[in-house]
Amino acid sequence: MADKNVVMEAKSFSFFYPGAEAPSLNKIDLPVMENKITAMIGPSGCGKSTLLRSMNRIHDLYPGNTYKGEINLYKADGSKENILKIKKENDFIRLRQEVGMIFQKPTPFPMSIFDNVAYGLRLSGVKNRTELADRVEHALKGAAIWKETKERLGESALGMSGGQQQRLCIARAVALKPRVLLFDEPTSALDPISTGAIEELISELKKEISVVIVTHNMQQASRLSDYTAFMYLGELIEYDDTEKIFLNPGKKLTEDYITGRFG
Ligand SMILES: Nc1ncnc2c1ncn2[C@@H]1O[C@H](COP(=O)(O)OP(=O)(O)OP(=O)(O)O)[C@@H](O)[C@H]1O
Repeated sequence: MADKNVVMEAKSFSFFYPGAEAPSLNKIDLPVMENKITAMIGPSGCGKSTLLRSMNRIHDLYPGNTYKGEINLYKADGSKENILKIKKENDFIRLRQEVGMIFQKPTPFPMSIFDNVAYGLRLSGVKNRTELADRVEHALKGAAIWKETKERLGESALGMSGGQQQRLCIARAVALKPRVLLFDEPTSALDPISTGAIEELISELKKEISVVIVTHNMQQASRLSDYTAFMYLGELIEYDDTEKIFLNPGKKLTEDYITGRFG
């Protein structure tokens, strides 16, 4: 059994896109610590998104990929599930409730603000109207967007600003009470003020949720994360406390990257 502070863990995980000769990820070992923020950094094409997407099997939406190794999700009772073994539709739905994903561009559904958040709840079997309304309110509060939305819950989510839409997407994920939330460059399409609000929100979320974030923004990784993984050409070069990675990296490649010598 893993250390009880580990909530997810990639073990010797390799990933091949169809037709590719070399793996896009080569034997990655990476823990995700509970109630902490783990940042994944590295130059374009090093495999950050592929690894992130593998953590809730989003990559399965594109057929033909192959992979080896394990990605384990540890349960509260200490048991573990290798999520790479999941095959049944219901288990995928459960996995994506437990391990949610926020994308670079906000992806609100073309429906009301309320229904955006209620969508996943209904899918997971919540039918009672009072319970739905309570959980939608709680999630919108949790994503720090309740004040802006409480008078307009019936309006289309598409009328919101980009930053508001991103917080709505976070509320939609939070409503399902995930254990892990995966963020794929969640602020790269946002202005600095919205970016600050999302960063603050992510810091708050870690009280209840473990977070993995892919970012190209070195300041964001150093401000926000507790642990940082530096990847290069499909390899995990270095993983450590964020402070160590940024102040005293163990590998020259890491140092060259964070000091902007390549990237
Ligand atoms: N659908 C795909 N089919 C084939 N190869 C792919 C596919 N998606 C990504 N790759 C390749 O896999 C490798 C890793 O890509 P990935 O998108 O995970 O990197 P990344 O570090 O997230 O990059 P970026 O920072 O630019 O988003 C790259 O060599 C890329 O060209």
